Amino acid sequence: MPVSDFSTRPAASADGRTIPNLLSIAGTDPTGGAGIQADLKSFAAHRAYGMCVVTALVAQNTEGVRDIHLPPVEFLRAQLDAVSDDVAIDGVKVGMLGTAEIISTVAAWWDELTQDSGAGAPVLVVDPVMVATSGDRLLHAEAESALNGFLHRADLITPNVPELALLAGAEPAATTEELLAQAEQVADTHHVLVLAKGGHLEDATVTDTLVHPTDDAGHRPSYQQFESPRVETSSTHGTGCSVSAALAALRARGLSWPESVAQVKDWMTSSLQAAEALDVGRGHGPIQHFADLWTS
Ligand SMILES: Nc1ncnc2c1ncn2[C@@H]1O[C@H](COP(=O)(O)OP(=O)(O)OP(=O)(O)O)[C@@H](O)[C@H]1O
Ligand SMILES: Cc1ncc(CO)c(N)n1
Repeated sequence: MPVSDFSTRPAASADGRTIPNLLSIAGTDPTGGAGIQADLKSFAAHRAYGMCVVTALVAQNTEGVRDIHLPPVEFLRAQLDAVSDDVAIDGVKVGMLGTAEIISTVAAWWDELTQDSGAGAPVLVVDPVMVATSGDRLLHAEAESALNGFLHRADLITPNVPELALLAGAEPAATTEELLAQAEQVADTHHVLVLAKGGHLEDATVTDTLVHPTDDAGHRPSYQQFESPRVETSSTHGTGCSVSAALAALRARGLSWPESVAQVKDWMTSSLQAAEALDVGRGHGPIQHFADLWTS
């Protein structure tokens, strides 16, 4: 899909499905707040059928990461093939990849899946997961260049402040202006649409910005900024995972990127506000994915 395409894409219903099939390729969080577990809740909250392929088993909780187990990449490939040999996939969200070997396995599968599909390829949202909220690394440092080589496949990437800095080879941005300069650089390097997330800046308003790469004529479509009030809460574990999965689901349902981001921002605000009703763990707790559904 051309990154400058602001229009709606054909909804999954175009070929008979009213509920799109969404696949998360990511690591696990046994406490349910981040990774695969968050993605499945996020798909469900956005009226999509959720599926998942596990890249890494992560022994983590709301306080931090304890250990990581990586299944052999042959088994990763077997999981990917088991899904795509059987199910028509409308959207994919890629999260934690962990190593260069995992990245090349997912890339080879994706390239085979999409080689003849053109505009009919599934939506691909890549959340370039590198470091958890707790500060623990989720991508080997030596795999950063492999991740850079993967990004051009995406329709949208959703880096947070530290991830964008690593992708741009710069210090973490302290202001929205610095964040946007890094996002422009990354968008142009990989020719990909970037959602630069401002959750880690300290402003009272949290601003996420869609930054387009320059087109062949050297023109960059103007930014689209999405603001929401900062919710005062420590329950921010898995916000990034949940947002990227939600965006993949809404885009697969036929919304444009700006419509998808606007809707997801509103949902995230209510999910953060409703998180205080949960009592999960002693660290950074999860959001409440179903605040708008559980009305009684
Ligand atoms: N305190 C907050 N109040 C309102 N919105 C927030 C807050 N924190 C994050 N968000 C929103 O949540 C989304 C994720 O933002 P953030 O930059 O924190 O991602 P992240 O660091 O990748 O998340 P994760 O905690 O999963 O690593 C963005 O859409 C952001 O605007
Ligand atoms: C598996 C996994 N993916 C992403 C994050 C980032 O929130 C996390 N903590 N764990």
